[in-house]
Amino acid sequence: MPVRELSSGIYELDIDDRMILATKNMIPGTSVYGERLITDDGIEYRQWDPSRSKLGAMVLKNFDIPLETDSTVLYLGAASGTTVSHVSDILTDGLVYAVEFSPRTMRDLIQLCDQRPNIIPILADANKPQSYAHIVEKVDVVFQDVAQPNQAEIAVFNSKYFLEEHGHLMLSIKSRSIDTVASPKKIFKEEVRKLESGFDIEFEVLERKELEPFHEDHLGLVAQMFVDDEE
Ligand SMILES: C[S@@+](CC[C@H](N)C(=O)[O-])C[C@H]1O[C@@H](n2cnc3c(N)ncnc32)[C@H](O)[C@@H]1O
Repeated sequence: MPVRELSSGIYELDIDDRMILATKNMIPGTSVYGERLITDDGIEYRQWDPSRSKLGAMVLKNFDIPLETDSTVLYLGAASGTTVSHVSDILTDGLVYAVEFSPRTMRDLIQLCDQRPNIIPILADANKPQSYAHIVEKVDVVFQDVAQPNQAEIAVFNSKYFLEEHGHLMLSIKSRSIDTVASPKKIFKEEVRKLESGFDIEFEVLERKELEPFHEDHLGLVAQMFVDDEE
C-alpha cells in the first residue's frame, strides 16, 4: 500500500485509489473513536477523520503544520480527545497538555490518558491560564478549538503565559460562536486583525483558510508569535 508522509507523523494512505489521512497508532490494536485501523508492513495506522477534527481538516487543506515529533503542545478545548489522540500519535517524543472544562467530557479524556503517557489532562477553564500555570511549561505550539465568543482573547492570553518566543498558534475560529447572523468573512477578518494588532503581544498570520467542506463557517489559522529581536 503506498504511504506518503504529508507532515511530521502525519500520513496519507492510498487504499484502492482512495486517499486516507492517518497517524501511526501509538497503542496498536486500540481504536479511540471508532476509527478504522489499517496495518501495512507491520505498522498500524489509525484513520483520521477530517470532518471530526479541525486539525485533520487543516492538514487536508494543505496548511504547513508546525508540529514535530518532539514538540510540546497546549491544546485548548480537548473534548474527549478525538483530535488530541492523533496529536499524541504524532508527538512520539513530545507532550500535549489537554485543557477541557466539561467534567463529563474529561472523564473520557482521562481514560485516553491512562493509555497514552504523552497526554496531560487538565480540567480547567481556558479563560484562566493562571489556574494551570503550575502544571504547564513553555510550549512550542498552542492549539485552540474552544468555540467561544472570545476565541482570539483566550488564544492570546494562553500564548502570553505559555508560548515560546517565535512559537506557533493554531486556531480554529467558529464564526457562529462569535455572532450567529453576521457574515463569517467579516468575523474572520476582524479576528485576524485582533491577532495581528489588537493585543499587547503580536502575531504574524502565516496561513488562513476556511475549513469547508469539512467544517462549515470555520476558519483555520496558523500564526507565529512576533518578537522584535532588534529591541
Ligand atoms: C469543538 S469542541 C472540541 C473538539 C476537539 N478539539 C476535537 O477535535 O476532538 C470544543 C470543546 O471546548 C470545550 N470548551 C469550551 N469552552 C472552554 C473553555 N473556556 N475552557 C476549556 N474548554 C472549553 C467544550 O467543552 C468542548 O469540549
